Amino acid sequence: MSGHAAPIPMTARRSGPLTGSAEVPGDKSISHRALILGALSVGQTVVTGLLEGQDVLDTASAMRAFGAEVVRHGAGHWTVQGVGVGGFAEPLDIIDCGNSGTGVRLIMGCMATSPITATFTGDASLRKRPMARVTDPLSLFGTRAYARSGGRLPMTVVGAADPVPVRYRTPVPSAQVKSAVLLAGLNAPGETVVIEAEPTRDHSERMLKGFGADLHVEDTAEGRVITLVGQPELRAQTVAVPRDPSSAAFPVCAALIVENSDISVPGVSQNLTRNGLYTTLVEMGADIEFGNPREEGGEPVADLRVRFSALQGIEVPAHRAASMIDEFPVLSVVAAFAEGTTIMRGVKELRVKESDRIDAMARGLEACGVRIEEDEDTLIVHGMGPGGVPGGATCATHIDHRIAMSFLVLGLASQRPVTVDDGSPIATSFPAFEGLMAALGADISR
Ligand SMILES: O=C(O)C1=C[C@@H](OP(=O)(O)O)[C@@H](O)[C@H](O)C1
Ligand SMILES: C=C(OP(=O)(O)O)C(=O)O
Repeated sequence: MSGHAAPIPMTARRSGPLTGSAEVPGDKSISHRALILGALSVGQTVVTGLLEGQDVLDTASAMRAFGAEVVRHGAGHWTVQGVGVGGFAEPLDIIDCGNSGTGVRLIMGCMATSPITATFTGDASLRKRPMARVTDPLSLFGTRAYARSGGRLPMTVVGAADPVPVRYRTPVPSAQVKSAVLLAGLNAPGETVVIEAEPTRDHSERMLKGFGADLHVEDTAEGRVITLVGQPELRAQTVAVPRDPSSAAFPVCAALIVENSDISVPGVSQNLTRNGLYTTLVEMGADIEFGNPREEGGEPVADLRVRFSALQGIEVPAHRAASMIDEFPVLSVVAAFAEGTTIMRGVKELRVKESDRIDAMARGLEACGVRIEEDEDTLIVHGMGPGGVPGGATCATHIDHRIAMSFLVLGLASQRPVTVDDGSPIATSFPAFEGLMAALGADISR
């Protein structure tokens, strides 16, 4: 939803150790895709563990607007009666994707090769984000887009009546761009090919295969080559959504920096295209056990046990950035409590998320007494050691859930409390955040 409710300031304070079990919600990326692929399938898809954050609820509303029957039966339990590839109806009203880049970009992709027109908008954050990265490749299929200047929302997309398949090399490492092209390719005859220099999250590929698409992936000298044969009949599936490693990052990082903490976080996805934060934390000296590795919902998962740890700053290589792109804000908080310097390279995509996350983290960390350095593509945090961060500031969150949660995690371990000016965006990805953190013993108040 694009209307932004009244801001909700929130304050985090030091408390005793964090203990207990943190059952984080379903994966946001997989939840969007379960609804979208369900809508593009023939038959009834059943989803369990769906993330009921606002981003995903907005995608559910959009799928209804395109003609799918999307029904909630209970917590996380949803069904989608699909219309099949090429079966989308023209929406009668504007599609409002709220705060969600994933929602709007994937939905543009899946309507782009149908002979229908749709107008998209979003909240003040989404209306600032670049959409040409998606509409440029979609134009190769024959799709037309009429945007506000700078390729911003609101935007009207006119689907190609007679689409041609596309071969496209993504110019930025982005699973959203890759996925938009693959979803558009579903309704184009022949082979659509996407080449990505650096692999990004692969949920679309895994799930498209699971729904019966003819798709194969090859790692070559020019990068990862994904080939999809258009106009399949996708078949409805049962999707058990695994828990979100990006949401798990908040209790995990809090436990690492709040003295004497010891928590467990069960069933967290360990997909290699998503687990860069966990690799990085272990390299920093984090005490994390990865127990009971298994497969759930087509994804590798493990039960995590996380204890307060003495951490060392490290250099995070640029090639790892895509596998932890949403976790850099909270990593920069953890880095402030490490000994020594943490250098995060290859992070310029953070500048076009819900906010400019390099700038938002840099300004807030400075306000909390942490020394940082930044350039266009790099963030450097000078660690102050366990207990060494002064805090005592109010940090601006810029309608960005991850910035809000990151500074609240910081306030749980800093010398003085930390306030965020607006915690309401947390509901886009992690509505249970406050309750879950309180159950671990965290002191976060409104
Ligand atoms: O495809 C997805 O589900 C996502 C891809 C990433 O964005 P980019 O593709 O823009 O990097 C990520 O930041 C976002 O939270 C979810
Ligand atoms: C970048 C994010 O999401 P989106 O691009 O879907 O808005 C995020 O959840 O951190």
